[in-house]
Amino acid sequence: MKIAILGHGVVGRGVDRIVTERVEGVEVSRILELPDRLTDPRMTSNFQDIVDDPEISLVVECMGGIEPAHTFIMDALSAGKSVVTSNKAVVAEHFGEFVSQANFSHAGLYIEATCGGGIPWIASILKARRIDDISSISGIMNGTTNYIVDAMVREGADFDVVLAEAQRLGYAERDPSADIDGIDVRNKTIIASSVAFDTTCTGSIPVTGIRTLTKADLDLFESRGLSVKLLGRAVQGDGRYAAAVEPVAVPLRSLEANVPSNFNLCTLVGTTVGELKFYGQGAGSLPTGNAIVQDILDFSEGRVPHYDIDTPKQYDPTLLTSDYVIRTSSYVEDSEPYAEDFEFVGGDRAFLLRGITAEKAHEAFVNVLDQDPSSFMAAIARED
Ligand SMILES: NC(=O)C1=CN([C@@H]2O[C@H](COP(=O)(O)OP(=O)(O)OC[C@H]3O[C@@H](n4cnc5c(N)ncnc54)[C@H](OP(=O)(O)O)[C@@H]3O)[C@@H](O)[C@H]2O)C=CC1
Ligand SMILES: N[C@@H](CC=O)C(=O)O
Repeated sequence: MKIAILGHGVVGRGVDRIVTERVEGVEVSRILELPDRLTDPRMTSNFQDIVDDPEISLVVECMGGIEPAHTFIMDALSAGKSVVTSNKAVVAEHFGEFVSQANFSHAGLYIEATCGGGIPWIASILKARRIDDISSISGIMNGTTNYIVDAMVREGADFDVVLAEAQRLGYAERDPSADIDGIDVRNKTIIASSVAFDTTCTGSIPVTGIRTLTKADLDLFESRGLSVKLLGRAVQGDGRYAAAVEPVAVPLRSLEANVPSNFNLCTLVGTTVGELKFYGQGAGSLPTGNAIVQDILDFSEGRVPHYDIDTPKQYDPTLLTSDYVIRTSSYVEDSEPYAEDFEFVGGDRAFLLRGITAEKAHEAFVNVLDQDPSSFMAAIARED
């Protein structure tokens, strides 16, 4: 079987290596790269060479970005070629369009590598859905930010230094603000919850990242038995759903608090299975390459994933409420003190907002950031 890879970067090279070294019967016959990067005889900078090649039945997109990835995926599907992609940004924005075109063309759309790196997270959601309704999905779904927080907690490392290391290791997005501002987790949360809830989830959800997290914030939460993790969360019930991405203060003894390095931990709750957790490397060349090669093998064995994402469901932010802590030098309306005994450098104080939606918390935090751009906010996880 001949396949093409679009983009020979961190992920594309991982796929090429795994296929070449470990998979018989699959050949990477063409690679799309930019004109100044044609370093291998299989490479072309003309996508038409790939889409017009009748021997290529599967296109693996790992260029990233929205365009031209969106156009290339649509063109490949329209030409009856199946597509595997690791590009969560383009899938989060165009999931419904890709699914319709894939169904129309009798082609397969494979998206395992868009969420959770090497973890079979989408496959597990699809499997759980065969029996159960899924009431929630949540988790640590970004390797870069987990790597940063883990190094800050364990070594007191400086945010910018660890971010640079995550970039060097190939974990971070091309623009790492997508990681630290929560956009990457938003994309993964939209994709995973759309698959879990049988609907096309909206992209307009509250998103707060960890850009302003400091060691003092981590120390404050640790003194109260908590650690901070960037979580994507989505819940549904009675034809409605809500989702949010935000730093969450989780109990130190929880599994989430103990996830190290670039690892992810994804959780679903199903009607009969209850809580299920999936753990593994969430970023990196070979773990992500592995997820893509699993998709390639599914395609070669005739397994085509089926996504039901057409059920109309209403977005209802009241389904997702928490207590929130905001650390700032500014004033937070309708709040109470959280940590009068804790001394922050620069006279910051920590305020508690009780039982509000993620949407309201995000609104309050945006106002606070206007006054003090170094402010930080985290939800406090409910103890089960
Ligand atoms: N890195 C990771 O751990 C993971 C990444 N992903 C996703 O996988 C995708 C790829 O990520 P990653 O490999 O890290 O990114 P890289 O930037 O390392 O690789 C992208 C490659 O695609 C090439 N490229 C970009 N645009 C074009 C184009 N128009 N035509 C031809 N080639 C192009 C780039 O060339 P050039 O460098 O010259 O611009 C580069 O070689 C992204 O969507 C990312 O979100 C998903 C899971 C994990
Ligand atoms: N930048 C992403 C890459 C994988 O999706 C991450 O750090 O998780």
